[in-house]
Amino acid sequence: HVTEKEYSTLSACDIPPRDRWGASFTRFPFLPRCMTRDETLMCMFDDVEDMGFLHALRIERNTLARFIIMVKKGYRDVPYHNWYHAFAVTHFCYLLYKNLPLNDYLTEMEIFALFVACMCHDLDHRGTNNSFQVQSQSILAALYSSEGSVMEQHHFAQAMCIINMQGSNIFGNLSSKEYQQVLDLMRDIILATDVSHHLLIMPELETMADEGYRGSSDKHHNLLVCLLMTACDLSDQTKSWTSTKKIAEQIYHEFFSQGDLEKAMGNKPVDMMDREKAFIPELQINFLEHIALPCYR
Ligand SMILES: Cc1nc2ccc(C(=O)NCC(C)C)cc2n2c(-c3cc(OC(C)(C)C)ccc3Cl)nnc12
Ligand SMILES: [Mg+2]
Ligand SMILES: [Zn+2]
Repeated sequence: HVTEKEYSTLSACDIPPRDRWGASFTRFPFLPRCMTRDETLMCMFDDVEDMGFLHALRIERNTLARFIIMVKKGYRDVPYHNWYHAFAVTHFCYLLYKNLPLNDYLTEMEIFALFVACMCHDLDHRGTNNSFQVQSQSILAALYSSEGSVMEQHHFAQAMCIINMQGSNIFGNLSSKEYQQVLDLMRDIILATDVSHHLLIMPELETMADEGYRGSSDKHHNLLVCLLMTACDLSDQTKSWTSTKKIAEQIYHEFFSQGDLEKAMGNKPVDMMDREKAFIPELQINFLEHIALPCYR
């Protein structure tokens, strides 16, 4: 639940968003991770307001406030996949909206679903990946391993829990058709954050990039929102070197902790998760070369 104190800090301020954070706030070099935890809540609120979603989707301010606070509570204190990751990813989505003509390519509903999916896409992450769920026979694997994308199905389920909570359903004033549409979009987008899904669609993304985007194609709309989701998920790699390096350290802190757990369970971790074997510079060059750069290119 949301305490009155939490909620009042969020909806009290009445400075117009543009003036609160300064001009750099809407530019790609902006570092969302330099904000305090309280500021992230207000910033997230301002992003939604500035994109005009409060009016367009008839969202009541206090419903949005409670939704943002519940989403923040839904993240665990793990080295990388914590609230600050969700915040940084979501702010980059706002930057895409402010700096690119997204409306020329996507519907209002797709852009909003992408933004909310960014907020929720790693909810309740435990700092371990899908293969660890199956290996360790976790509860989540028991629930979801038959369909694959174990963690991503859980992130989506957690988002639905928050949406179905009294007072935080930001989709509450949508028509039943729009409601179903936005939930379907969120599910597709959150499931698309599984690395193996991204690897699967990379050839199709390249073909779409070569042939040119067709706004009349539902497939192209789907591919584009998945690509933009990945661009947001990896956006720490687009910032200053100091910030980028610090985030890579957080990621390997998580990876190596998983590797330690796997060794303790008598299983051999992959090199990237084995602190005895991983050579981070080489791993990072490979990741940037084969995943991050193609995405932004
Ligand atoms: C700086 C940085 N290095 C990384 C190095 C390796 C890997 C990794 O998973 N390698 C194994 C694969 C290729 C079989 C991920 C890395 N990574 C991510 C990330 C991205 C994710 O999914 C999308 C966005 C769809 C790619 C999911 C989880 C994570 Cl942690 N975010 N930043 C990073
Ligand atoms: Mg994820
Ligand atoms: Zn993520």
